[in-house]
Order: sequence, then C-alpha cells, then structure tokens
Amino acid sequence: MIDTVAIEKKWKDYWFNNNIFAFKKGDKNYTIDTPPPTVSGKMHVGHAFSYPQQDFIARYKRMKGYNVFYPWGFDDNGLPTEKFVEKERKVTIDNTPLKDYIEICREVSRESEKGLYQAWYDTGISADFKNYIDTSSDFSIKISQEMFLDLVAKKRAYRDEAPYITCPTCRTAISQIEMKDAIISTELVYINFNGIEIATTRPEMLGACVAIFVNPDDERFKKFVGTTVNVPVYGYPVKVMSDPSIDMEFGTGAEMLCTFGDQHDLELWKKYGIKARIILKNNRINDGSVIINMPIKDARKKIIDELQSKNYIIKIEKIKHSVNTHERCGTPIEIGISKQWYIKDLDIKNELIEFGNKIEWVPGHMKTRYDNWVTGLKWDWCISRQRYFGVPFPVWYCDNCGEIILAGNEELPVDPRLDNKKRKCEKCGSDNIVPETDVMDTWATSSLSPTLYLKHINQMDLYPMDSRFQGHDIITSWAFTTILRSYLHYGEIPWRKIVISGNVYDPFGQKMSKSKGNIVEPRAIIENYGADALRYWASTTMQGENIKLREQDLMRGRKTVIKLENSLKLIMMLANNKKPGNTIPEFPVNRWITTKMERTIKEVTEYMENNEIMKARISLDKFFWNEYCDNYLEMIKNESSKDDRRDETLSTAFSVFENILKMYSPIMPFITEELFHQANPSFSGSIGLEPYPEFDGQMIYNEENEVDYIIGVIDKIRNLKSQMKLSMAAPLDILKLHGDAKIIQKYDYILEGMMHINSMEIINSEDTYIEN
Ligand SMILES: Nc1ncnc2c1ncn2[C@@H]1O[C@H](COP(=O)(O)OP(=O)(O)OP(=O)(O)O)[C@@H](O)[C@H]1O
Repeated sequence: MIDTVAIEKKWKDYWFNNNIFAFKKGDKNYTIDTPPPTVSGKMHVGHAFSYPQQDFIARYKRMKGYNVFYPWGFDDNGLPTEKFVEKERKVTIDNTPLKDYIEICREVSRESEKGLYQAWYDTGISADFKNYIDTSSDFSIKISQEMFLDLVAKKRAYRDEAPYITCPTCRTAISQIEMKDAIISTELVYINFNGIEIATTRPEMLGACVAIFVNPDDERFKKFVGTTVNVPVYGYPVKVMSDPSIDMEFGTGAEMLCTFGDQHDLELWKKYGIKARIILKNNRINDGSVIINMPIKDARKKIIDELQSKNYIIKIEKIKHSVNTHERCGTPIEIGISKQWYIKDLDIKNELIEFGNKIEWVPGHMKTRYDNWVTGLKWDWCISRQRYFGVPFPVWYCDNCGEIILAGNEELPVDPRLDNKKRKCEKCGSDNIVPETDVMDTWATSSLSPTLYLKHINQMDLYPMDSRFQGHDIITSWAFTTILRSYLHYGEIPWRKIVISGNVYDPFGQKMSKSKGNIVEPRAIIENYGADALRYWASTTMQGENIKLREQDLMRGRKTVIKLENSLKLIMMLANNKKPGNTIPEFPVNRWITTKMERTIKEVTEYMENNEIMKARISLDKFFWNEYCDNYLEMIKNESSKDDRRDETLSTAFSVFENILKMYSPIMPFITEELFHQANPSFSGSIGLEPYPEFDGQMIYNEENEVDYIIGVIDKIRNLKSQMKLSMAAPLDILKLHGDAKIIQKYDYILEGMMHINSMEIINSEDTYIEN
C-alpha cells in the first residue's frame, strides 16, 4: 500500500530545505500576487480548492522556464483578526489597555499563523514560504502609511464630516465593500402624521424626521405636496415633498425621510439639500426629549409606546424586508455623521472601468461583477475604522485650530496613539496636539499586496505583476481596491491577468469561511487520500465554478496516484530495473504511443496556457489511463520480451511515462516527484524544475490510424470475452475476424499476444466484426 504521508513529508521537506521554490530573478520572470489569507480561524477545504489552482500555474510556469515569484503572506490586521483574537483570548478593548490589546492580537495572530502556515504547506503549495509577509508587521505598516501619505499629497485621501456607514455590533465605520443584503423580519409601523398616513420600519428615528416624501404620480397625496405637517410627539413642522423613487405600493405610499434611516434617506437628503437632524450617535439614540441615550432596540419600544399612548399608531404589520447588513456579523448597518477618512473614487468610475478592460479576466464573464460594482458605487471609500489592531493613521490634529498634522516619511512606521514625541502645530504654534485614534480598514493595506510583495524583495521593477489569483467572493473588495490603489499611486494596472476561482460551499449551500466556522479542515482528507488526491479534486471544475467536497473526485485522484505507481513498477519490471537509453521509435506501436503523447502535450499545453486546468487534466487522464495503460502497456507486455524490439519499446515506455509524470506534476507534485526519482535514481533535482514536455510535430507518425483501428478490434475482442465471461488473460481458440485484412495481418502478433488468441481467420471486409 502506498504510504502517501511518508512520501509527502519527504518531498515537501526536500523542497523547503533545498529552496527549490525560492525566487531567482532572471530574464524570464513570472510574478504572482498571492492572496494573503486572513488570520481569522483555520484553513479549510475552500482554501485547499482555490490555492492549488494558482499553484498548478506556478508549477507549470517554472517548468516552462520562468523564474516564478510566488510569495506568501498573511493578512493579520483589522477587524477579522481582532474578532478572532477576542474570541480566542476572551479579551475586549473595554477590559484591556490599548498597548496590551495590540500586543495580544499580535501574539495570537503569530501563533495562529504557524498552524495556518503548516496547513498550506501540507497541501504542496510551492510558494516561497521562507520569505512571507504579515500585513501587521512594521514593514507592511510602514508601506501602508507611506502610501496613505501619498494619497493625501495627491488629494485623494481626505477627512470629512459626512454621512458614513456604521455597524452597531462592531462599533466601527465600515465601507460599502463590507455590506451585504439580507432579508429580515421586522415591523412596519403605520403612523398618523397629523393628517397624512405614513409607514416606517424605523419609528425610533422619528425625532430625526426632516421631510415626508410621496410619489409625484400618487393621486392620493397630490394635495399634500408643498404643505407642511407636524411630526407626531415632537411637534415640529416638516415639508411634504415628492420624488419618483417613492414606491406607491409600499406601506401607505408616503414615507418619512430621517437622517438617516437607510441609504434611500441619504440619497433624498443629498438630492434635495435638506438640513439634517442627528439623533443617532455611537449607536445610541438621543433626541433630547423622549429618547435619552438608548440603544436602538429600546428606543424603538419607547417611541412606539409613546405614539400608542397618544393615538398616533394606526396599525403595526409584521413584514419581511431587505436591509443592508455588515457581512462580518450580519447586523443591519446604520448611517451616521462623523469625521472619517475617505479615498476619493466616485469621480473616476470610467477610468476604473477602463483599467478593468486592460486586465485579462479569467473567466472573462467575471469582469461583469467588477464593472457592476464600479458603476454602482455610491460612496467614496471610507477607510477609517474605530478599532484598535490595524494600521494606524500617521496623523495628529491641532486641538486649537483643527490643522491636520502628518508624520514625515522618515518617522514611519508610527503609531500616534502610543507615540510620545512632542509635536507643535506649524499653523498656529499650539502644542495641544491630539493623535488620530482610528486605524485603517484592512483592505487599505491588503489592496497594496503587489507593492508589499515586490518591495519585500526589492524588485519594484517587476510591477505590474503577471497574475492575481483569488475567489469571486472578493472581486468587489480585494480586486477592486487593488485596481483602485494601483491606478491612484502608479497610473498602472496591478497585474496583467486576474484568475478567479469558485468557492467551496458547505452542505447547506453556504460559502465555507474561517470566520463563520462552517468548515472542513483538509488534514483528515490528506491523511486518508493524500494531498495529491485533494489537489486532483481542485482540478475538477472550470475556472470560477463553485463546488462541494466530492468523495468520488478524491477517490479518482487517489486511484490515479496508485495507477502511476503501478505503471512505473510494471515498466521497471519489464526493464529488469534498468532504464534503457533514448531511441527514436521505429516500431508501429511505439510510434503510435509517441504520436498520441505529442498530441496530448499539444492539447494539455494549450489548456494550461489558458488556465483551463480541468480540461488539461481530463486530456491527460484520457491519455494516461486509456491510451498508455489500457492499451500501450498491455500491448508491450509481450513485445518487450522480443529482443529486436526490446530496447526501443522500453525506451519509449519510459520516456512517455516521464512525460506523463511531468504533465501531472503541477497537479500532483508529490507522487510525480517520488516516481521521477525512482525512475532516475541518480537525479538530484526536482521534477518541478524539469522542462515541461514540448510538442514536436516530427513525432507525429502515420501508423496512428492503423493502431487506432487495431485498438478498435481489441475492444471488440474484449467485449466478446466479457460476454463469454472469460478473463482477459484466458486463451481464445478460434476467431473469425472480418475487417481490413491488410492492417489486421500487419498487427496480428499484437492481437494474438495481447488477447491470447491461439488461432485466427482473417476475412477481408468493409465492416469490422467477429464471427464466433
Ligand atoms: N469557501 C471557499 N472556497 C474557495 N476559496 C475560498 C473560500 N474561502 C476563501 N477562499 C479564498 O481564499 C483566499 C483567502 O481568503 P480568506 O482568508 O479571507 O478566507 P475566509 O475563510 O473567507 O476567511 P474569512 O471568513 O475571515 O473571510 C481568497 O482568495 C478567497 O477567495
């Protein structure tokens, strides 16, 4: 029984210890922008599906002669890591001083990275694991801060007091990138607004009402438009206005505009330039009279009681309703007003779409998601977070005149929250300086991954990178923000190509994700089936297609590993454990398999060049299982004992087998490395650095059709034997074979030897069949 655990350990250590995958820059380089996994839980089979898809190409490119830069990194700053650490260590910022909190986050993420690192390493990823980056390291913070200052200088990063999206649970600003639509059960409250009836799901925002809106075509309300009504309970007047965006079918057809109940409120507020009434701050409501500093849920109950006691409520309906939520925790978002840092991007939508067009998208249709996202952007990118473990803004403020004070590049990395240096305002001379306490959105740093990776090895001249690989779930976040940053900093695309993988779903149809915890770890699969089988499964979809874990693919992968091993055993046995030297094939069967191999090399290479891994693997499987094993090896079992053909046949068998190993090696690197070394005991390198087989048109031979024909005949004899319930090795006495007599006679020795036919009558005929 093959010991895949031992084989895998041997080779991954060999690759690591011998720096097989370290990058050595040369004339022909290939650079990969690897997704740095967030440190927010354990590795799962979703990763074991998507990362091998990039590794297939990294390994393939190396064999095609490229110096491949395949870096490794962890994304360990920001909200996902904080939440993970808070759960692991049961700490919160409320019970831990900031300095200690940051230290604990750092410590837990470094610890967790060891496990993650091992898990990725075990799947045979050929990244340069010795030189990885962390987005929370001083190195990354410095670059992230430098790039932020670059955006300030370019007037692309700005601070503004404006509406912003906030998550009440995570108690931070978030951006449009982190929002997700969800259907929730809620109550629709019908309120008599002193003459006009409105319906709202946000009654607690009544004290922030600044207008009533109706549809201009709604006959029921035409007479109200332009008049004013008093807000129930609060008693101040608001105008009744009209806008075509109001849905006449929802509720009563009239709605209150509050600052801000939802995104639509914000849009109307901006469109009509209405004055705001802000009662929601830090996720609590304070209207100064009825609701004093209450959480949203309590405030809702309080105002409904108040409205009911004064007979303003007409009815309350239970409804299901679509809301924007924070994708990390599922809490409906709120919109407040406060000072936040933004990256200005709404004015460059066309340029960003144009940039998207300059990049090759694989598969092509995934670009639509990017286009739709850019077109639908409604907010500049809010990058400040009221959190703690993240890249600090290198910024202070003068408490006297409000001047923004920026760190000098030579001071970076700097954490203004912990920095004791005395500073003075250059504008007013005050030394009353306060630090920015917010940190940056984690995407503000991971969007710089091409810069981080290339600066880490001091090779910025390799910008733009060749390829980005990532899941489709993060096109609107990671892909979008990376393209945006590249445009703003360099006026250049970040990579020439972006390859999008599908997602692995759990049995309930949810995307598997570390932070959700709905995961299957790869470890048990690797122990039972081997990492090669797991990687084989990763090659069973088209790019971008989603998948569930399928046992039959793991089994098929495992069987392929065993079949490769058994094939080598057989040819080693036929060759008495001595691999013969190379020869040019002369005999028809050797020419036939060589021809089939050349055709396979051509096809597989074309597919690999197009990132069509599944098609490449299917083509290779067909060649290996059907042509090489089922037919060629069966045919040569006898042939190889004949002196005149022996050397040539064994030489062909070996060289074709080695090409099969080479073509499988990007997908199944462990078994192919093992068998390549077994076949070549004096070889001291890695199959992963061997040249990929090259198509050679001169090795396409005419005998192909004849042997194809003979294989058709063999299949008929196989069928006959099955019908007769005979084993394939059982002798068959007399056979009347109708068919192309010339070809059959030329190859009769193969038919007789392979199918154990004692005697055979050949009858020339147009149709091929057996008379028995
Ligand atoms: N279920 C999945 N199937 C396929 N690829 C995935 C899956 N989950 C994550 N990936 C890919 O792995 C890479 C790293 O993702 P990440 O570390 O954010 O994983 P995650 O499990 O989604 O984590 P989190 O839950 O913290 O968001 C990305 O390219 C992402 O598209």
